[in-house]
Amino acid sequence: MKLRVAARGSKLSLIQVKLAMDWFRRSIPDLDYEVVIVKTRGDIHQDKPFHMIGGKGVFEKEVNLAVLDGRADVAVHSLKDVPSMVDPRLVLAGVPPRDPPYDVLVVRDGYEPNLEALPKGAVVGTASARRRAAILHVRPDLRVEVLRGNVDTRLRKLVSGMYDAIILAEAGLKRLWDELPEELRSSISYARLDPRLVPPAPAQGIIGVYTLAERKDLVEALRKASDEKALVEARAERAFLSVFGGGCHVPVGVLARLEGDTLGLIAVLYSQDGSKRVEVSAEGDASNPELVGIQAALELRKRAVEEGMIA
Ligand SMILES: NCc1[nH]cc(CCC(=O)O)c1CC(=O)O
Repeated sequence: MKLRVAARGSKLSLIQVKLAMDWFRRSIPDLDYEVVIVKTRGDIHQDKPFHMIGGKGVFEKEVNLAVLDGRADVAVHSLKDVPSMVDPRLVLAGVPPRDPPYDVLVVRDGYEPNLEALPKGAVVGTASARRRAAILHVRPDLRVEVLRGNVDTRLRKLVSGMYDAIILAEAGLKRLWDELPEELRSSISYARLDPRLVPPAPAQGIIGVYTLAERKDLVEALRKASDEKALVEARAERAFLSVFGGGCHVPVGVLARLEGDTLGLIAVLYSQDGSKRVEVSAEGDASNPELVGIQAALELRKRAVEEGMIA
């Protein structure tokens, strides 16, 4: 079986294609592939704010289009960048095992990768409302400044001194690590952030492979070859996202963990400035992950209204 795989041309995206295809090849031995690079408007206008190029999800829509119009058989995404609603002709068919779902604090030489230890007024780069509110919650004195671009671009901006620290997904950093120049690697250090303090974005660390629902054989082959745990966690977190709402300007995060047959989930919402925080948790059966995500979303809405955080 030869698949045409649509993906963005960024280094991280191409590494993710290889990771996903190497995984699926373990149970689909005759799997072969070629990459169809989709140059999205988001990649071309890297320094423009999201809303000027069509909002969050702009990258993913254009990559999915390649599948919809027959240029490719599947699309490979960082699942956390895929909006909760995708074209109904597409399905999430394949999911390799999840990489660490956590965020990390990355610092340049001379700093300790520890939120508490950053000097007063240190400059922290992130473009995410979730990450911004979470760190302001514990360190309201920090100066959070906008940081965009691919992961390697962000690291370069850190090392150049524009920021003292930045926040990234551990999964992206880990996948890219071996490709980074040694001088970049040796001038940074990083440490994991507590997910109850900085809750991950829905499906962070998970790679998602989408295809046309009507291609039953392909859907079934990818489903069978998928990592069950990652798929269950993805379904719970994405159900949470679709009910609670999200997007890059809502300071909310969620993390589901499947242990045995028990699916546990926590979700955290911050006010924009980080001064208020509400947390809910839910637990349920792995056989119905959506239920756990939806329950948590409804509960978090209720709590947020009680706290005067949303109307
Ligand atoms: N928003 C960009 C993005 N999309 C996916 C990842 C990392 C890989 C992943 O979480 O699966 C990143 C980088 C980051 O947020 O630091």
